Amino acid sequence: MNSWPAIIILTTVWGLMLSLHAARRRRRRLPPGIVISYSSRLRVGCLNIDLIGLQRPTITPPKAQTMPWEIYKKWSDTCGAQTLRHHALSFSRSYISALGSAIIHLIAHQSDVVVVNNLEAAHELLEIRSHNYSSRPDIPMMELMGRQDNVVIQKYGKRLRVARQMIHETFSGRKSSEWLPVVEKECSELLLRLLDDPTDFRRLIQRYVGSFITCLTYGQGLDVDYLRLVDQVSEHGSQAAVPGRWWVNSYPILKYYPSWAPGGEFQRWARHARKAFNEFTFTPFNRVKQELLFSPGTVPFSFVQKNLARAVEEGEFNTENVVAGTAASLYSAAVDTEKAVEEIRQVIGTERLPNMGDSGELPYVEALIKELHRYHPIVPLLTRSASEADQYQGYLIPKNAWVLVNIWAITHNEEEYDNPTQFEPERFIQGINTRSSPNKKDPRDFTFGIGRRRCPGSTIANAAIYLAITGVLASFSIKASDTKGKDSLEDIKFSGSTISLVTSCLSLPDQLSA
Ligand code: HEM
Repeated sequence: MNSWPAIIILTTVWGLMLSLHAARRRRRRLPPGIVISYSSRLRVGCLNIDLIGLQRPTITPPKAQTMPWEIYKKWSDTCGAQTLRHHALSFSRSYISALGSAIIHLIAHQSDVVVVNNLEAAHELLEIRSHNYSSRPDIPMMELMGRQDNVVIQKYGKRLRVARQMIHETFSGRKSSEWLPVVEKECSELLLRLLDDPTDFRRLIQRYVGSFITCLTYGQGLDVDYLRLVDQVSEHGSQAAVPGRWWVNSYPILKYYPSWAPGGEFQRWARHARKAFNEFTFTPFNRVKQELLFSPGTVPFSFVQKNLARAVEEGEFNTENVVAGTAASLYSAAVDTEKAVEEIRQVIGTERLPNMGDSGELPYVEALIKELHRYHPIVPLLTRSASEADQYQGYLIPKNAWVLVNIWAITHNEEEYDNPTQFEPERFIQGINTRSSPNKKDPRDFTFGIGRRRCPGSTIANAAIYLAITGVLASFSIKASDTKGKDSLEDIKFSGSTISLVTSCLSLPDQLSA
């Protein structure tokens, strides 16, 4: 049988498909990037990345673990298109369309991911075009756990605006006479507890943050049962956010998968987490509600007291669950981030604090705090989603793309901060070294976020950090452990999660001494 007609038809169809595909690519003009598929390991230049979880890359060499934000910066500016193209070619669905760029594009787990690597692009998208970049991506597991109303992960809309307004009105700098005494009191407690047992400083600092945030939210500190619940709920939150861990996050249809069917364990786990989360949200909330009903004049200041009383006064009873949900968001939003700052502070403090203590100059404290935020932003990647398809510098940002703003790349931009990998508070003090300038951008302008979703707790966070640092400096000297040798910033390890904490450091001080 003559097979030529079949071959000609096949070749024509194949050719047509290829040119259609190429035309689609050209039309889309996505930013430079690569397509990432499941279960693959990809080599890009020196990077050897485990792609099952974008957040868990490894690198060989150097020996240290490289974080995703570092890799994205490298993709954007160090590894040129040549390197990317070379490796991308061996990868069937990969492509690259232009030289290094402020924004790069990846496809991971079937989703478009656009990473924004410089301040100019971040400013343009998150501030000037904030109407399109103020939402967050869907995380179906959070919904299964009943956390869809958490302020941090909520889509942009009326409910979120009401919640942010409540936080802002309660905790703005203007209202500091209401909330500052609570933080000051908790800080004095911290110093007293540290005097009692300086060796336990890490747990005590965590307790400081947990305690002042619970007092500010519900008017009462942590009790043992609630502390246990808080630990449980935090752990569930971290588990839910592990990238690539839950199929339901990549295939939302699985939300409807029955819990009794094979593979339905995730539904049972989510149900258990939901129960703990409801208890965490409503136990303290209902207590304040009861107090307001039975003895309204005596209830101490708190976020719930203030906003619930106002809702009742104004007859807006349907805002009650916004108050409850927003209150529950404050703990997780505040504690993890603050804990990280404190941990970093302790680590860095083994090198720097004795100098500071000697000088006792407040501009140095200010510079130290700026440098802590710059050296390792606690939220290295802001997570947003594009509500509609958009164009940036001729590139398409697809609708619903995850938009990750690489804050770490911004705080490590060599043009703004010389030697960005060095910890140098002096860079923010004029005259201390030749490269310093008081005009260097304050990293807190972006480490607390950019645009409409910027952290509403930044005023409190800054006050709490400042009080704790100056309080500890004034009362203690911090020394590195003799046995562990010289301090080295290279020893510090950070976690690769959304909120990046210090995970280990060989040269952590053994203790504080009064
Ligand atoms: C050093 C401490 C802190 C840092 C570095 C920090 C940083 C951040 C960042 C980067 C975001 C995301 C912003 C964005 O997407 O643009 C955020 C959101 C948020 N933070 Fe903070 N935060 C800190 C402490 C606090 C505290 C103490 C509170 C509560 C009193 C708080 C409450 C929140 C809330 C509710 C959100 C969600 C806002 C939204 O999505 O609209 N944070 N924070």
